Amino acid sequence: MRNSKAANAIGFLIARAKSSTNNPYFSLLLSSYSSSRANNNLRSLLLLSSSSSAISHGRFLIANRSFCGYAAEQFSDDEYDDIENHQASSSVANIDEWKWKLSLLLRNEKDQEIVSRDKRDRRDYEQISNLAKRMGLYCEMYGKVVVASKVPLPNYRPDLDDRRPQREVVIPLGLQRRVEGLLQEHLDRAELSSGKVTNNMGDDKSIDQVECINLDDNADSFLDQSVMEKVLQRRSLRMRNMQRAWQESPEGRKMLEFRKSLPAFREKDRLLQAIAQNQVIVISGETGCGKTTQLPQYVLEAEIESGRGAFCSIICTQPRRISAMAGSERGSTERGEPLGETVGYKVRLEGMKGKNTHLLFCTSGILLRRLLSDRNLNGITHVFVDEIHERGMNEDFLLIILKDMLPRRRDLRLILMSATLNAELFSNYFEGAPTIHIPGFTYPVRAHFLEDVLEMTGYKLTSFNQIDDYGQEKMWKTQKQLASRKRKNQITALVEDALNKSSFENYSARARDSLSSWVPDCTGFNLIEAVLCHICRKERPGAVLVFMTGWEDISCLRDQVKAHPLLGDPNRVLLLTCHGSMATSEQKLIFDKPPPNVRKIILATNMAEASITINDVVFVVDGGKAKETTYDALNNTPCLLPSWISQASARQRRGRAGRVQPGECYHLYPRCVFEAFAEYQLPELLRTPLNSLCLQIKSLQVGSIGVFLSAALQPPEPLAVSDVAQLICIVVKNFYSRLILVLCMMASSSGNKRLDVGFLG
Ligand SMILES: Nc1ncnc2c1ncn2[C@@H]1O[C@H](COP(=O)(O)OP(=O)(O)OP(=O)(O)O)[C@@H](O)[C@H]1O
Repeated sequence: MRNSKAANAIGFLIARAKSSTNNPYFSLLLSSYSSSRANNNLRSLLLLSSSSSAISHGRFLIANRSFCGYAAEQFSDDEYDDIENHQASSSVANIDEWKWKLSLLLRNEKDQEIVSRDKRDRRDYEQISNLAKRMGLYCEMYGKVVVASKVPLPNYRPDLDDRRPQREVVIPLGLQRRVEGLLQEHLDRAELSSGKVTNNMGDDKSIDQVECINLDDNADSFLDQSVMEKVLQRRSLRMRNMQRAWQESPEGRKMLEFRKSLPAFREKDRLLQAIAQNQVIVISGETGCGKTTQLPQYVLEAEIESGRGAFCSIICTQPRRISAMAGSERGSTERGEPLGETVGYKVRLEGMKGKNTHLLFCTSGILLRRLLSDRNLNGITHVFVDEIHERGMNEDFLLIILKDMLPRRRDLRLILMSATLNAELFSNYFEGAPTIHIPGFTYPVRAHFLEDVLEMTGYKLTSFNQIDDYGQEKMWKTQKQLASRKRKNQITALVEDALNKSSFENYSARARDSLSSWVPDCTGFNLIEAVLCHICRKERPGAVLVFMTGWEDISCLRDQVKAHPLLGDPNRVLLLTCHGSMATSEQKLIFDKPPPNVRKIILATNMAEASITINDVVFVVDGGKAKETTYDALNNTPCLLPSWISQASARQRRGRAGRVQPGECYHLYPRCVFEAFAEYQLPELLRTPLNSLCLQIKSLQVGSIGVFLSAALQPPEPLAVSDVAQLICIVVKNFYSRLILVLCMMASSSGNKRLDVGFLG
């Protein structure tokens, strides 16, 4: 058995190495080889193996990719010779015997060539060569060795050249480790590109592919596992000592005291136990209870404490860049380490992480991209998907791919988290995954709705002071607001309905009068300005976070506020903005402390809605709207329009206060309107026009669009998907065939044959 394996493989045996046991370097005796047999399998790649046993016996093999499973086995010189010899030991005296051998070769699908080492002269060779040619074979003589082959042969075969000088290559240990790492990476990638194994939609794996996985598993053994394990154990011990030292230091103790006061701490043991016992768990907990910053840390600390720190690798995804960065910064502060040590982050085009990073915060998009090239998330032990209620496209795609991966990675733990989620929906999606709720708030936040705000501030709403002034340049926007009052859309009708049902009996006549003039379609710059003035004049110190719909609203309100005598005074107010298109360094300014006696006011979009703690924020002003991708049926295009948010979003906005101290939230819409909001936002998958959605999936290269989407938590209508998917396939095909045609025409007109052949190939 072993010999037959060796026979398959030996053609690729291109190096034998000898190591010195008392020398850290390994001597490699490299001999190059290029076999026509090797050409049989062009996807082959050279693999430098260094299994622990190979190292200890001082031998290395460089083998064919299809042979890598056996590469760790060692072949004696006798075995090598046996294999070579068994193929040819004939005499030309008996040309019939050659005829028979060559016809056998032709019929044998497995073998590609015959190597005859019987010493022959030129005349023998010519006879055999003529015979081979007549039979449609190729023949070549290398020294005294004759080779007959099904494929054309090179002029020189170093493997058959006995006089060939051998070069000694000494590889330093460090370089050898790097090579091992690169090879492992290459093998992982090769596995992914090898076909259906990468198809996450549960397609059957062919025998070939199963073999490929096994081979790669064996390739793992190339790494010197025992040495690696010792290194990691030593690192784990160091991590434990450092963790203990920090926890026992005065600052560490203070931090630990604070962390213990968070609601999540009371559930720590239950959570860790659930994570240990289940592959998937769904966690809900009020805003600020410690999901983002504490739960991944609990797992990390537990692993470090049990001496497995260096073996664990945790990923925590966030829907936005700013929350990934804020989460990691808080995590590293709580561990008393610089950012990028044990805790790091990775967002698009930016990151802070090192080789000792074991807890990585990243955006959902980053994990999605990694999953596309590393379907098994090799090396990752825990994945936390935070703010899962947002149901952005990336998050839903992530869930589809992760769900598909779980059976292949039984050891991986998946934890889904959110303040307000439909736990049952997620639990059912993951075959009844257990759900855990973390009760309790960090600090109370008082909610004031429009009726309370009007009563409190005495502000009077009229039909004129609600028109938002977008300035001369965007006069049309101001006028559009007037026009839109005549047109009632579904939401205004819903809001009016809610308003009609509410009597507001307990409010003053002035407030009731104001409410009757409230225009739900406007953003209400003047109302926001009045609320900000009220806070600055009458309320306790603390920063204010205002939620707006987009950059246009933010910049117009900023201009208006800057012109205000109180709010525009830089000695009293520090006005900041935060928007998705701003540079990360600018976004981060919102976390900075203002000068003493200066109130910080932040105008932000919903990007500041989840997972961040701006620790001086006491007041939140919620305009109740956000820009959302919707479908413009008239123009048949997707568009971003301001829409009412969901109750879940409103709670998240409120939850930006009350994290470090008690807070107040001013919702600039009546309570009855809040109650009429949808509980959760419609998933982006169902809001996005199907053609855009299908194109997105096509660009991910995850196989059939229909199959992929059908695995979603809430899939779109399958019939509609298949129609659009078919259309896209035709369009893409047509596009490519036209592109090929154009390129061929260009190539032939320029006489460049290589381009057209190469491209078509
Ligand atoms: N940068 C920070 N400075 C001070 N305290 C912080 C900071 N970040 C977090 N905290 C504290 O940690 C608590 C937990 O924060 P964390 O972000 O983990 O909450 P969460 O449960 O994920 O909430 P949400 O779902 O609203 O993001 C906060 O309530 C706050 O008290």
